[in-house]
Amino acid sequence: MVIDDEPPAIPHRKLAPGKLVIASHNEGKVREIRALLAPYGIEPVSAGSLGLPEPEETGTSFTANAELKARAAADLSGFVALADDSGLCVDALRGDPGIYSARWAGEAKDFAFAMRLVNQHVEEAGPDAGRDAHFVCALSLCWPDGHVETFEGRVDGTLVWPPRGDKGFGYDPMFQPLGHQQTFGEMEADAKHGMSHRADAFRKLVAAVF
Ligand SMILES: O=P(O)(O)OP(=O)(O)OP(=O)(O)OC[C@H]1O[C@@H](n2cnc3c(O)ncnc32)[C@H](O)[C@@H]1O
Ligand SMILES: [Mg+2]
Repeated sequence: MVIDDEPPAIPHRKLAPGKLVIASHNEGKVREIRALLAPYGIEPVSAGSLGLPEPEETGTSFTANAELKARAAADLSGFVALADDSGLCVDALRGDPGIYSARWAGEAKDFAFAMRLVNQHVEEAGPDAGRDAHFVCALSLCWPDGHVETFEGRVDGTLVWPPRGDKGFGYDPMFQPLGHQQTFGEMEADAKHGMSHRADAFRKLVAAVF
């Protein structure tokens, strides 16, 4: 008898065509997620257009926050929901702003201010601390029955100062991905989608559920 030590594979839930709620209130993210979903024949609707509230992000990890946002939107809408929790992690700041990336921009969502704050802290950390950083993105899909699947992506890069470019959103103008001369703020959307943390997570999601 052959004994198979491999645990049985857990069958992944396949995503059927139909409505899907993008559980984000960030216009920039919603735009990028729509573009990533475009080839797959599903109808994305945003949480904002359904009037869904923004849940409080009480998790202590990207995954926990993505799952909490997806769960809230699936519960309230009755559709499959896709949430994104993401952020900029700076080595010199031991991973900050990380899951607090949105909060560093304050109530006014002022990312010019948030970028200055990040740069100021990096300069205070001194030249030896370096300017390495990465973006992380956790994408969670939640079905109305509560089943959740989460996928994490990452892109490594360097922080530049002053910020460059007015494309993208958030911290894009100060983030230059490794091996490239342009910041995410200077790149066309398609170029960012070829290498971003969000695209990396999305590739894993596609492999599992499409
Ligand atoms: O929670 P939702 O409603 O999705 O929207 P949010 O803006 O609050 O999103 P997060 O809680 O995930 O916070 C992540 C922040 O990190 C920043 N961020 C994430 N992905 C980014 C990207 O691709 N480019 C630039 N900044 C990004 C951006 O400023 C976000 O506000
Ligand atoms: Mg948020």
